[in-house]
Amino acid sequence: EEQEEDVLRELRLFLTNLTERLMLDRRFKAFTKPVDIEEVPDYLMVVQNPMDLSTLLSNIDEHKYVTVNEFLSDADLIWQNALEYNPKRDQADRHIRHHACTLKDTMRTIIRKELDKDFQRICEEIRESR
Ligand SMILES: Cc1noc(C)c1-c1cc(NS(=O)(=O)c2ccccc2)cc(C(=O)O)c1
Repeated sequence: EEQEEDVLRELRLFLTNLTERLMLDRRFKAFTKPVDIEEVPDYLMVVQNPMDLSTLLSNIDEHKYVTVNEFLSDADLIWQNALEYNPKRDQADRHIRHHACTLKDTMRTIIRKELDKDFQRICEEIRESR
């Protein structure tokens, strides 16, 4: 009902603000758009579920996420894919793995500090009721 739509609207605003802040961080530039398959031809042979920050924004606008955990399932793909595709000990792989780990920590820290636990519970109850 209307109250539920108010809650989900607030969740979309929080997730949009979080994602846009990550997109502005130059450490996460490589994660802002889908990996370019013309530049990285073997990418889809290694990574089954590509994800990036711009796709997260589109998913939010399409009302894909009813809970923070559903958002995190997709958002975690970004850094998990980067660790999987860039495992070598060389500087280039270490560089992108470091940014991937920073992305993971930054997302979770912002959520823990800025999202009310009771609000998250209300979103989960809406998901369970549908
Ligand atoms: C993400 C990701 N996962 O594996 C890799 C590898 C990356 C990744 C993706 C991008 N962006 S891109 O796919 O459009 C591109 C790749 C190669 C040349 C020019 C552009 C950039 C970088 C980077 O290190 O700058 C790394």
